[in-house]
Amino acid sequence: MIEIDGSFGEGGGQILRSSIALSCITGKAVRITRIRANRPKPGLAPQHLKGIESAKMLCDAEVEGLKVRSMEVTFRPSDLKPKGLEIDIGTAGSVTLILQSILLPSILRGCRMKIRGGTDVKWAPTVDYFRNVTLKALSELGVRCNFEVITRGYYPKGGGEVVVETEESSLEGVDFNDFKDTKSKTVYGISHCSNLPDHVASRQAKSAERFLRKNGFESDIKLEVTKAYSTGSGITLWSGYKGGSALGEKGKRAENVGQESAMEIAKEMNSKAVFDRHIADQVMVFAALAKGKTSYTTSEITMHQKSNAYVIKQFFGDIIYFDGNRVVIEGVGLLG
Ligand SMILES: Nc1ncnc2c1ncn2[C@@H]1O[C@H](COP(=O)(O)OP(=O)(O)OP(=O)(O)O)[C@@H](O)[C@H]1O
Repeated sequence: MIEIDGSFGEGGGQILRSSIALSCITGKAVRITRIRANRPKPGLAPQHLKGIESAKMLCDAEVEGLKVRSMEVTFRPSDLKPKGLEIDIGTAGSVTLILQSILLPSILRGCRMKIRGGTDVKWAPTVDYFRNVTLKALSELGVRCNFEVITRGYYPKGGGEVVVETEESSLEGVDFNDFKDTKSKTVYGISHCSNLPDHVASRQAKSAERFLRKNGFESDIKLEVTKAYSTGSGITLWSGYKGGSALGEKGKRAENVGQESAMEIAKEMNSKAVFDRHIADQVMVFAALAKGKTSYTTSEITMHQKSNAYVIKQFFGDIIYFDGNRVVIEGVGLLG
C-alpha cells in the first residue's frame, strides 16, 4: 500500500488527484491521509469527491472514506477497461480538475468521457488553457486525446459540457527546451461571454490586445458570444506552453478582465523558461510514466510541482530532479 501525506507541500486537492491517477494506472493501492489538512475547510470537498468517484468507475476500485470532509481515503484499483463515462459534477466544479484524476488512466485502454460542470472557473485551468496548453504539451509526450467543448459553464450554476475521447497511447519523454515555437511573440486567445451583452467579449479582447501591443506582443483573439445555461464571461490567452486567463465578475469592468489575462501571460512570456508555472505541474505524472527522459524549464518552481514530485516519489522512487528552474523526469516507461 502506497502511503501519501495529503498535507505535503501545497497540500491541496491536486496531491489527491495525482495519487488517485497513479494508483489507477499502476494498479497499486494508495492511502491518502491528512487530506487538505491546511485548508480552511479540510477534507474532501464535493469537487474532489467527484474526481475520486470518476476514477473509481474507470478502474472498478474499492474505496474507503468516500464522503464530503473525509480526511482519509483508501483506493484499491482493479482492472482498467475501455469504457464510456458520464460525469455530472452538479455544480460549477471544474471539468479540467476532474480530468486530472482520470485522463492519465484513460489512455491505457481509451475512453469516451462526457463531463458536465464548470468550464471557466477560478483556481483551475480553463477549458481553452487545457486544450491549447495542457493538451499541446501532453500530445508531444504521446497522449492521444480529442477534446470538445459543447457548452461553457460558469460559477455558480455550471452546466458546461465537454466531451473527451482518448485512445490507447504510448508515451515517450521529450526535451521541451528544444522546441522552436516557444520563442514566438504571437499570443492567441478566446474572449467569451454568455447571456451578457456582446460588447463584454469584445472589450475584454481589446483591452488584452492593447496591453500586449504596448509590451511588444502581437495578438490574435477570437470572440465567442453565446447563450448558455449559466451566465459569465472570461478570456484565455496562450502562446507556446504558456497561458493567461481571467474571469468576469459582477462589478468588475471587462477592460480589467482583459488586462489581467494579458498581464499574466506577458509575465510568463518575459520569462526565459519554456513552461509556465501551471503546465509545469500538469505534465509531471504523464512524464513519469513515459519511456525516457523529459526535461523543461519553468518560470517558477511551485508548491504544486513539489507536491506532485513527492507523490511520484512514493510510487516510483527518485526519478525527478530540480536544478534551478529546470526539471528533469526520468520516466519509468510503464506507458512507453
Ligand atoms: N489560471 C490557471 N491556469 C492554468 N492552470 C491552473 C490555473 N489555476 C490553477 N491551475 C491548475 O489547477 C490545479 C489546481 O490544484 P489545487 O491543488 O490548487 O486544486 P484544488 O483542488 O482547487 O485544491 P484546494 O481547493 O485544496 O486548494 C493545478 O494543476 C494548477 O496548475
